[in-house]
Amino acid sequence: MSEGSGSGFKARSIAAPVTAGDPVAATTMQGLAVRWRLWRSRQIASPAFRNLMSRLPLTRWIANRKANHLFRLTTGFVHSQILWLCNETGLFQMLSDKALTTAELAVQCDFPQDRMQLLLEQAERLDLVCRAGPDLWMLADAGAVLAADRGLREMIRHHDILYRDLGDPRPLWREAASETELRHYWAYVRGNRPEDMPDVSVAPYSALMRESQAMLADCLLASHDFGRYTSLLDLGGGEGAFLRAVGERHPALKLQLFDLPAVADRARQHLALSGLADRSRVHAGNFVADPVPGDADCVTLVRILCDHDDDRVRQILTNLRGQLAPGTTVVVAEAMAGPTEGARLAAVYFSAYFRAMGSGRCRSVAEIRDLLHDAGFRNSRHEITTNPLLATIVVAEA
Ligand SMILES: CC(C)=CCC/C(C)=C/CC/C(C)=C/C=C/C(C)=C/C=C/C=C(C)/C=C/C=C(C)/C=C/C=C(C)/C=C/CC(C)(C)O
Ligand SMILES: C[S@@+](CC[C@H](N)C(=O)[O-])C[C@H]1O[C@@H](n2cnc3c(N)ncnc32)[C@H](O)[C@@H]1O
Repeated sequence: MSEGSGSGFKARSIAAPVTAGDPVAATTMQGLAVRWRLWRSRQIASPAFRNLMSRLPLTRWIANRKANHLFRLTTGFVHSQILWLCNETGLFQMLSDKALTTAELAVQCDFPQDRMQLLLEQAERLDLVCRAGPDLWMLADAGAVLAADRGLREMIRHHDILYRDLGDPRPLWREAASETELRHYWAYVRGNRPEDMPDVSVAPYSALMRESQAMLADCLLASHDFGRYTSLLDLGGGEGAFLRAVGERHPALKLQLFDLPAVADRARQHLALSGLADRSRVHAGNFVADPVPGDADCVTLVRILCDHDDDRVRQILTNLRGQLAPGTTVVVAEAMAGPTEGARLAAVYFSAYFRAMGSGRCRSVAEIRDLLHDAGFRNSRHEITTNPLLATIVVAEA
């Protein structure tokens, strides 16, 4: 039973005070907007009003839509867990390019058949799989994307760390920094001398970044013409997955990468395996303080600034600006807060993620541009990508 449930609905006056002290003048547009929202909230808070809205055929769909929205928020963690479990069983790969029965899937997933049926029914309700017959399962659109993208599957699997850190979110949001698993996973956010980190601390995050780069690189290459440059430096380029993608798309582009020594070693190996050793130069160092090569006409920072607090971002950008020839283009690409649905979803997710990581922020385009201007970059502008969920681009000149 809801609080304050009453038998009959009586609309309350819109002229009720805005707040106890009424600080917002009723005559301003803002005052009117606040009064309207307060009045609206008071009606919705009334169970009698909600019952009325649910009974009237013309408003029932709105009431149900609002209820479904709240239910989805309340129970979304169960959806994520079903997705996580389907991913862990290997269901999406099993169904890629074929239809299978419940019994066949139960054997392959090592599940009792009735439990397999139960899981498949929930996966169907969540639009991950669909039925090709009474007992024949295939991938729905989201399942097909997951079957094709190893990076997405790895990211879902990586969420087991995030779930453990989010077990009690209160210290994450209240305190400056908490001891979390993610803070250890992203080892460079802890150390004063990240350049001394051994391979064992960079290997897990570097592999995740390599795997999850495919969809992001496709999005960035579709959104920004890197063919206009002659030489590109990927700062914090990880194992070179983005460099490889951009190099394959633009065969004339000279390639450089800068990352911490242990990561740079891994980049050399991966670029050599991709046949790009002769076309690329890999530099090792700390991008906060060490000299960064200044001879490229484009420098990319893909998923770099978001990892760091504002002071550290200023250090990175100021150090970079000091090395670059005037006119060098800097391309910042990462998830940014913004008005599109994708950018809003990304901002909510990354805001929690960075709290657990103990460093960084999902910034708006305006915040990124301000940081670039503070460091001496000019003529900044933003470019909307094909998928704002994954990244927005801000371009500026040294
Ligand atoms: C074929 C016929 C007849 C009809 C087709 C109908 C049609 C048009 C269907 C549309 C099909 C389509 C184009 C689907 C596209 C789907 C896409 C692009 C889905 C993309 C999903 C992306 C997701 C879910 C991304 C998730 C990303 C996450 C969770 C990223 C996490 C990143 C982290 C933790 C990064 C860490 C690095 C750090 C620390 C932030 O720096
Ligand atoms: C989130 S990852 C992004 C990797 C890659 N750009 C991508 O999008 O896949 C951040 C990268 O920055 C590198 N990094 C962090 N701190 C650094 C520092 N102080 N100097 C150089 N590289 C650093 C990390 O080693 C890692 O490869």
